[in-house]
Amino acid sequence: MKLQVAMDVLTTDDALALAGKVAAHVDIIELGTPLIKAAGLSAVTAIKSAHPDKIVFADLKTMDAGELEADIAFTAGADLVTVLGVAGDSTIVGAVKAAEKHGKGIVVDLIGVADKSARAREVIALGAQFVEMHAGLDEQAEDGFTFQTLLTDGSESGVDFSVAGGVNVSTIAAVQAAGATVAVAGGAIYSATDPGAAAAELRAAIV
Ligand SMILES: O=C([C@H](O)CO)[C@H](O)[C@H](O)COP(=O)(O)O
Repeated sequence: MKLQVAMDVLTTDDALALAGKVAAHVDIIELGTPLIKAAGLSAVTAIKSAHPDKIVFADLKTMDAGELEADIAFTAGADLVTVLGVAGDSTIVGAVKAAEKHGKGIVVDLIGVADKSARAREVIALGAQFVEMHAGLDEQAEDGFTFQTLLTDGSESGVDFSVAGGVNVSTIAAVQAAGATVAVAGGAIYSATDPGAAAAELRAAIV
């Protein structure tokens, strides 16, 4: 299982500083949606230039103009770009077309999708590289949120999936046991006093 850091910081300088501390312990470096909205796709270029050996993940959460948005992110240096699972199939197909042009990949983020395992199978058939079983920051704060649902949906999907939203040292073993190919950790790393040590601890928990 790969480890992905989600960088929900707001400036390119902060992202470069965080990536510098954690890169040695992670496989994938994600620029979170708030970072891309605040700093622009030049932040993607800066991270890829600083860490050319890492998989750089641009969390665009595209909902429309799939081919155009994915194309500009790949051109900026992204290796993986997210499209929302609630988007229409034509948006996902367009993004996959851009990924094929660049020799890169599309990840479909299933945030907000009611039947995540069924939609996962549909979008993989459309050409997505893998899906993200994702509970966003707002959903995690809602009453009744259960992390376990993400793991059950992933296992039942039968396709390659990542898990995002609440991954930490207490939950990462269950993420791996559920069969995830990628564990995504945001706050557990960037909010830690020592983000490098936090990333190393998560890495050590993967068997
Ligand atoms: O993708 C995310 C969110 O939509 C804001 O961009 C988070 O990075 C992702 O949910 C990680 O969450 P935590 O690990 O719980 O911080």
